[in-house]
Amino acid sequence: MASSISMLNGLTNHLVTLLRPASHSGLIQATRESWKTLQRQSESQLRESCQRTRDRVRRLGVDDLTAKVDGLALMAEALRRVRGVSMYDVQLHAACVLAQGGIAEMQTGEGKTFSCAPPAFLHALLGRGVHVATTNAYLAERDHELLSPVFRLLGVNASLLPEKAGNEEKRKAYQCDVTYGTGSEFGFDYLRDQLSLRAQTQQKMGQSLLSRLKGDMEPALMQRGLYYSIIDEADNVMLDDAVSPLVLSEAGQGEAADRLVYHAATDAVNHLREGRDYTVTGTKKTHRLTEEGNARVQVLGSDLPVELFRRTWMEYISVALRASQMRRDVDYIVDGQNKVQIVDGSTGRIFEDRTWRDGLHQAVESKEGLEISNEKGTMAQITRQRFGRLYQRLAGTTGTAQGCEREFREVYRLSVHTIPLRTPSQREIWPTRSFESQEAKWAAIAASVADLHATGRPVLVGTNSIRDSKCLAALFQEHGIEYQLLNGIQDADEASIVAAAGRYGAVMIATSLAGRGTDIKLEPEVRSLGGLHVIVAQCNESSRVDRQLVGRCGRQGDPGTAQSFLSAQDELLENHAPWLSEFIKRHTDETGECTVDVSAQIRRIQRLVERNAFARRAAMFRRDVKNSTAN
Ligand SMILES: Nc1ncnc2c1ncn2[C@@H]1O[C@H](COP(=O)(O)OP(=O)(O)OP(=O)(O)O)[C@@H](O)[C@H]1O
Repeated sequence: MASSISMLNGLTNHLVTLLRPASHSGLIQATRESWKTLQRQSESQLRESCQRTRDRVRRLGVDDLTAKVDGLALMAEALRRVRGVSMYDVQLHAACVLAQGGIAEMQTGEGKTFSCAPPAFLHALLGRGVHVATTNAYLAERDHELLSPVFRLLGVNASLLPEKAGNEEKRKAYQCDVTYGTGSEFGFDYLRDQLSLRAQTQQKMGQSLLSRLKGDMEPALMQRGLYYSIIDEADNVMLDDAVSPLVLSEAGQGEAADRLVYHAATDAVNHLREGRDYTVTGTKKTHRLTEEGNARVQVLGSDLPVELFRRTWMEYISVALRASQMRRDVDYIVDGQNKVQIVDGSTGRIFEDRTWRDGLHQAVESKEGLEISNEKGTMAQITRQRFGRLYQRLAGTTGTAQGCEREFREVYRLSVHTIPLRTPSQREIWPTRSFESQEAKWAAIAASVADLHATGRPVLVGTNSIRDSKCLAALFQEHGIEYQLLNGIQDADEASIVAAAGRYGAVMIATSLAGRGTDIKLEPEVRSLGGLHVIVAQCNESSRVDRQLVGRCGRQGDPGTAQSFLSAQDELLENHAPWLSEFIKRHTDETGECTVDVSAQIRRIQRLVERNAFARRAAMFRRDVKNSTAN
């Protein structure tokens, strides 16, 4: 037994010297050789190899080449034994990039989930805790369930970070070698720990000293520090979500004392007319009251008891105007308990427990005729960019990093490495179809789904709002097409709906919920029919959202097709390119379909919008860094 282990070490050392695996290809080759040796080992020999690698990592660090090669190979072998998968070279390549801290861009469906495991294992050997973050709780739970038995074989424990749990339960999760969770939750727990620390330092020195002398423990923090994090769906977690900071609010109980003022402001805004009383400008839809509008709202607010006001009357008017533009079932929903819940624009998920700030949430409640909740106060906040940079080593993977290289480099100090495709893709992209109106577009989508459905091919239709998903669902019902709906407001189990989406004859309508990270498995007979067909029911502001949705088909060399549908009334065009809307309307046939291919223009508009979004995120990050150094 001992000879096999020392043989492993001897061989790896030799290979490391021979191959000088500074390059990824050298490292992949050395990992493969080490892995071959491990395949001959018994379970107890494997455990001994683990112990040797652990010792080496603790002595020489994770960047020692022999430790790295053996660490990655051990996980590859555990995956083979527990999950029956043999890691491909492209996955080992991604694992090498992640191990040294970088962004591995690996096409959708190429197997990023398994690629994250070897670098997580290698860093876990140091005993300082590894965080594997992803975009939502469903994916975190799925990955934890899939990989924790694999880690266990190698003597490493993995946990799932519970979202609605007490500090003790969370602390236990962080005590494990590897912790799976959502990117946001890791950040919120960091803020919670910062609050505990702040409270601790605010205690009078004498009091603290006395407590220590008495042997009282200081309040324990949940996290063990921020050592190494691998972020799956990195562009979503690190870029899209980074448009808003992580904010920890104190709970506001009961009804707001200034509810009458909110109601009055909603009433006042209902009396205003766009153009006469206010104008709406820019893509961010900023409202500006005209002189006439200003005079009108001043009169409407003059009778209110001044002691009720928490802010000026004009500020109440301003949030009421913004609330009037927010869309139910797009920007928010009203749930079964008559609560306003925010919808995450980029994933279609419902943000439970989150509220808009500065009175906007209350203004939306007033607009919907609901009870006005008490405003929550901000206790701590941090931008996701600054939080990410607090990790000693950060790595990420995604299928859609292209176009974001500069942001990853400048904000997170990470370079993007493109991993080649394992086998040529069989995915076919059909020409984009554009229409003069939403109605014409919906009708064409329904007709296309009906045709494909008749052949038995499964179809996934991705919309970008709950409202659109409901609208399509109603249309499918009219056409007698059986469908599954996945839009975040139904109670059905997400995993089982997704699992059924690749079956013969399945039709699924989903918001961006199913557009990222979800693995749709095909039934064998579906392959010969051409695989899954994906319909992108509008062009999103970010082309990455479209690409992720398209990436649900044609995975792992499977056949698959995808097609985008857009209308002159889509938000992207109305907000950013009204000239293109007009162009489409002028070039339609009798069915309302545009006869000119506008996909190149769409791509250009998306690039422009993405550049503007980057500029906004960069400005927010700079402000946060400035404030944090000033404090
Ligand atoms: N080495 C392998 N051998 C066999 N099957 C594999 C291997 N690696 C991954 N797979 C399978 O390929 C499919 C896609 O994997 P996975 O969901 O990890 O891809 P992904 O790159 O994360 O996709 P996305 O970009 O959509 O998140 C899964 O069904 C997975 O089980």
